[in-house]
Amino acid sequence: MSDEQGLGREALVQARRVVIKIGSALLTNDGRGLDEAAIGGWVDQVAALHRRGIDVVLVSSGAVAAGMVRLGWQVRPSAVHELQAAAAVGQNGLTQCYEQHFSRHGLVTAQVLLTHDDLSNRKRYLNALSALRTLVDLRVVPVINENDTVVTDEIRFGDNDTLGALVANLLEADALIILTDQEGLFDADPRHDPNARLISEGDADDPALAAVAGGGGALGRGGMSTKVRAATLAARSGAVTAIASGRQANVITRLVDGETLGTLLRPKQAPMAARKRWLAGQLQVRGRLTLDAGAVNVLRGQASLLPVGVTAVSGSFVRGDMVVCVDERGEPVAKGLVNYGADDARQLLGQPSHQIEAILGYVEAPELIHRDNLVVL
Ligand SMILES: Nc1ncnc2c1ncn2[C@@H]1O[C@H](COP(=O)(O)OP(=O)(O)O)[C@@H](O)[C@H]1O
Ligand SMILES: N[C@@H](CCC(=O)OP(=O)(O)O)C(=O)O
Repeated sequence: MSDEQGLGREALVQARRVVIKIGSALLTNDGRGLDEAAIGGWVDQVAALHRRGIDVVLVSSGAVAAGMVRLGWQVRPSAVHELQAAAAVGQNGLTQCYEQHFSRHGLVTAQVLLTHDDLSNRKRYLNALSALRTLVDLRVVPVINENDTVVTDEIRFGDNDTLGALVANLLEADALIILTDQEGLFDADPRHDPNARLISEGDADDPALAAVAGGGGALGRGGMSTKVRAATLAARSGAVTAIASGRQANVITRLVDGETLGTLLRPKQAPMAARKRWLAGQLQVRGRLTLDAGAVNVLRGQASLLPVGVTAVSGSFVRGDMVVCVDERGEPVAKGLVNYGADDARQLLGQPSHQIEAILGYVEAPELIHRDNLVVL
């Protein structure tokens, strides 16, 4: 497949890493507490994917809605401090519920609460990335939600669709599956228009789709408009997005088996090209590493950059910043997110990785730039 061709449903079949977002409208059965039986059903499907060797990361809403029920509140509050309180109460039940169901399959879960800042601040971005990557490598199922208790208005994601897309970018997932209370994206809001028709497939950044996507119900908030926007964001790193009803039997396993269900929103570019462009376009370059000839060759062979191959460091950068790697003549070779700040990197010049702890007193990672965070130019 060429870089410019869109990816269709086969992208779901081939997916090795999937982010699944489950919305409030669905999880809470229209406000009647957490729908634990339904959660059990999705967990069974996630476990089935896991057994096939697919990495699954869940983004689950429901904390505010579950907390409202526990607190006896009928109406979703608008005051941030009340939303925070409800989320703190509800997140407990949500975590317990997932943990219980996953343990039936012998699977371990991890609760990960993120804020927008965690993904926009470079250092925290890299921290979130390495923690999540480690969890996934350990075959743990991360269950992510927004950290509602500490966020304030201006740093809220505002909806978990966006969070799902940012996590798909972060982990370079192949697919984002958004489960909601409708069969997919319709050409008008089916709650208000009985003649609305399901859109089976489209391009993630087609403005016509954004135009038909409306707002959400009382429990969820983003509606279809944030789902279509999430698909656009996910497409930046090459992920395909499926929007489908979580109430359809075996919806997750059927989607990854390639069945035509829900709405599929394709990225324009094949994943590798999109991911590289996304990473390269992310940030301003904050520093420069000069590599010896051996390190240049290793990088071109898609390996990580170790301190031993670096001969000079310039600029002032912190862990998580983008740096450019140049060869001995100063020609750019690669760009990547660096694991150590400039001062530490200077101390590590030419050193073997097993010396890092003796030199710095700690080890963040054995490599200066991990190959997953590296784009060869
Ligand atoms: N074009 C559309 N197609 C389908 N649903 C739509 C559309 N426009 C708006 N909606 C609304 O979006 C809602 C789903 O979004 P939301 O309530 O935020 O759920 P969730 O909690 O799953 O994110 C649907 O119930 C529907 O009323
Ligand atoms: N973090 C919030 C989720 C916000 C929300 O409702 O999102 P969504 O399900 O996308 O409409 C919660 O757990 O209640």
